[in-house]
Amino acid sequence: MASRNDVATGPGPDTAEHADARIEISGLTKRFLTPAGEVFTALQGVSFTVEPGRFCAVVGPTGCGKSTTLSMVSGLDRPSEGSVKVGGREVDGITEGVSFMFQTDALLPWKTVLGNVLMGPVFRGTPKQQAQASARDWLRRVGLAGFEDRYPHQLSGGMRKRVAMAAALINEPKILIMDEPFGALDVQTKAIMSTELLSLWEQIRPSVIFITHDLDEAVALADQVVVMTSGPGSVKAVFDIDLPRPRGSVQEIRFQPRFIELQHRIWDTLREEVERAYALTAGGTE
Ligand SMILES: Nc1ncnc2c1ncn2[C@@H]1O[C@H](COP(=O)(O)OP(=O)(O)OP(=O)(O)O)[C@@H](O)[C@H]1O
Repeated sequence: MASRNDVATGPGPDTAEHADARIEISGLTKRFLTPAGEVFTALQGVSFTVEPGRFCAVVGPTGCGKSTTLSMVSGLDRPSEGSVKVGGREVDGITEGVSFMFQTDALLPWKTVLGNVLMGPVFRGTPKQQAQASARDWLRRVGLAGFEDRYPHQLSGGMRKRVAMAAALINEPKILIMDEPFGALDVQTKAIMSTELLSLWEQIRPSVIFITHDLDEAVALADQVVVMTSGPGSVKAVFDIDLPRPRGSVQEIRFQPRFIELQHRIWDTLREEVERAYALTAGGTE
């Protein structure tokens, strides 16, 4: 059986071997009880599928339920109705083979860079020496060779993201869940990190769900962009992004005529929802 490093580089290697990385979200509805005891519907009937090895970006107005959707894909929370299936099996707890990256760094401040990156393999029972070699290799891949002994507070924001990326990818996850991972970075660092993410993703090809508020970032990275409605969140449209891969520099893709065309089409769909959400939170009427 091929290792995950042998995965083909074309989009969506949809073979039986990779079927365990298919994410099927069907009729997902989530209700919360507010502190006042009222039922609040955050998500209503969300359905979309991420085929194995595909990169799916989710965009939508603030508060539409993007993070809530992710918490159910990862098994951290349970749906009120509907289901999430990974590889055909309903998610009912923390899912094996899933790695995460969030806007805030999930690095342990008391561990070195190397210590942070090798935690995943050690946790999964890899012998320490092997885990260290693998962590050093991943730190080299993310451009941090020579920084193994630093602590997170001694790194820049971009470098901490690189450590987080190495820590997420060293596990060679079948699914990578990312919630605005580069949201706190300056524009230039964000573009560099996005390009690096794409090139690393192309080596491992996990199925990705990537939440962002940045539509340019969504189009530049993804094979499909899911547009959500304002709350309660549902799927308004799914766009296929047919820009060729490998995409190369995220900065340069933005000048391609096809990129601009797709960006405009998706923004036409998204704008109405963003305006509606803004009107609601600003106390206006629909
Ligand atoms: N545990 C909870 N209890 C009550 N309401 C919640 C809870 N978690 C989330 N919500 C509500 O559900 C809605 C969706 O929240 P969520 O964080 O998923 O949105 P989002 O699209 O990720 O937002 P943003 O883009 O601002 O990060 C919000 O109105 C939020 O207040």
